[in-house]
Amino acid sequence: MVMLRVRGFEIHKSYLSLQEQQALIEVLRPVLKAVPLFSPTVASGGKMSVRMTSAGRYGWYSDEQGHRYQAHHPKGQHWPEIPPEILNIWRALTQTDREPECCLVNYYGENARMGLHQDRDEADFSYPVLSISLGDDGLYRMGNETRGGKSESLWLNSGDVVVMGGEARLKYHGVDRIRFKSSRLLPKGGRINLTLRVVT
Ligand SMILES: O=C(O)CCC(=O)C(=O)O
Ligand SMILES: [Fe+2]
Repeated sequence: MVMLRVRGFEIHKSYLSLQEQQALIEVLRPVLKAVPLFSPTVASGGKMSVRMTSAGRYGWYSDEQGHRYQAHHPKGQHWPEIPPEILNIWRALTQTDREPECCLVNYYGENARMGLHQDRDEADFSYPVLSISLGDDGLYRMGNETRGGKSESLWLNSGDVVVMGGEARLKYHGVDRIRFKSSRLLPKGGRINLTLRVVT
């Protein structure tokens, strides 16, 4: 376990053991059953290649009207609670007085990617964003507070945890591609990223 700091992003390499990674997949099963993954639409009308769902009081959602947090899955059900095993990682790695209100579950299939963006749908940027990588490797790109300029990329592997706080909180970031079937954690392959955020 080693912590790298790149542009203010804290990257905890191999933070979770294989056993802990497997335990997280198990606690995610009932979540995915209750609130199945869906493909959000972006304002321009296209579908995102990443499929997603959420746990917690609020879930991240996007459609032609734009992106925002909402209290319900698109099919109407409330989001399930964030499993305690996931909350424990937030408690261990962030020094904050709040619990996360959203655990976004991103699923990247073979050709999924996430373009460079800032996380700025939350009310208070003094709280960090924490993200957990599970399954296939993902090429993570870290940029600047404004679009453009130089960026640095790094492969995130299963069990890595990134904390985006302080100077990194509003920096552009994205996932250029995944190395499909590079991990055996998910029998059908793919990458899961869990992103924890204080929303209100
Ligand atoms: O998949 C990742 O590692 C990043 C996900 C992300 O940036 C987001 O959901 O806002
Ligand atoms: Fe993000």
